[in-house]
Amino acid sequence: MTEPTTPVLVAVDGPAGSGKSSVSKQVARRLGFGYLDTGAAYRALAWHVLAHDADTSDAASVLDVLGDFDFSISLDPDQYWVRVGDTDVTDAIREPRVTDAVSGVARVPAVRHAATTLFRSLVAAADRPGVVVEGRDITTVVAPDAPVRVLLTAAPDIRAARRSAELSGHDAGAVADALHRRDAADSSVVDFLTAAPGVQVVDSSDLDFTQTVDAVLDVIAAALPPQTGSHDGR
Ligand SMILES: Nc1ncnc2c1ncn2[C@@H]1O[C@H](COP(=O)(O)OP(=O)(O)OP(=O)(O)O)[C@@H](O)[C@H]1O
Ligand SMILES: Nc1ccn([C@@H]2O[C@H](COP(=O)(O)O)[C@@H](O)[C@H]2O)c(=O)n1
Repeated sequence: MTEPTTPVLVAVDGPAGSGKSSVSKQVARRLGFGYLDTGAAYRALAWHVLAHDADTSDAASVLDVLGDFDFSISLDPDQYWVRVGDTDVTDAIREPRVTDAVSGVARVPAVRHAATTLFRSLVAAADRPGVVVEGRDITTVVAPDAPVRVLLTAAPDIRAARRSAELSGHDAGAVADALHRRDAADSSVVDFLTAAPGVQVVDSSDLDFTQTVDAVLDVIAAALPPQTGSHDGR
């Protein structure tokens, strides 16, 4: 009988719109790994605080509702969902009102501590050979000892243009302002704009989506033994 092994953790950080979610999800598919969207947990908590009509910028109000925050998330990159209690919030947590509020809840130290513990336990319980975990502090706080750590970047104007292309009907300038405002708020709490020692930078400014996925897979292939995962070679 073989002992169950701890899943390999691939840590991916980066600023808003750098491609963390889309690229990490595709990398996970290609390797047969799980995919953990840590931003979804902070977004779901912001949604939960708003559902209580509480103030997301007030730490005491956030902590008041943290006690009954019943969060669950799928690690299957092909069946992605996020729930709070019985409510599916997969789409709701992407609404601008949640995006605008999320940095407020993410700056509360007790929230970050609880989130870090949750992320580590989700990875440990995953039924896959590895998990691609993406966020802002994965390479530095959640999994500083991960065998693969990547900072995924792209020039600010390119990230804003990609986000704007997703949000048809929204003013491009306002979308860019919101994205840069969120980066400024978030980077005052954790540094995801510069690579920590040992973290590999993948700059996708001049890469298309497929090239970016391949660049991350190359970093993983260089760091992990070849039998890890089921890289389909596409
Ligand atoms: N290399 C690339 N070339 C072109 N478009 C890309 C590339 N990488 C990602 N994209 C697109 O950019 C957009 C933003 O990507 P994504 O949502 O994955 O970013 P993110 O870093 O997870 O953002 P956020 O932190 O705001 O959730 C998506 O439409 C995605 O398809
Ligand atoms: N490790 C993380 C991940 C996310 N955050 C906060 O959540 C927000 C939403 O993240 P997305 O990746 O879904 O855009 C983000 O703006 C941060 O406030 C975090 O603090 N740490």
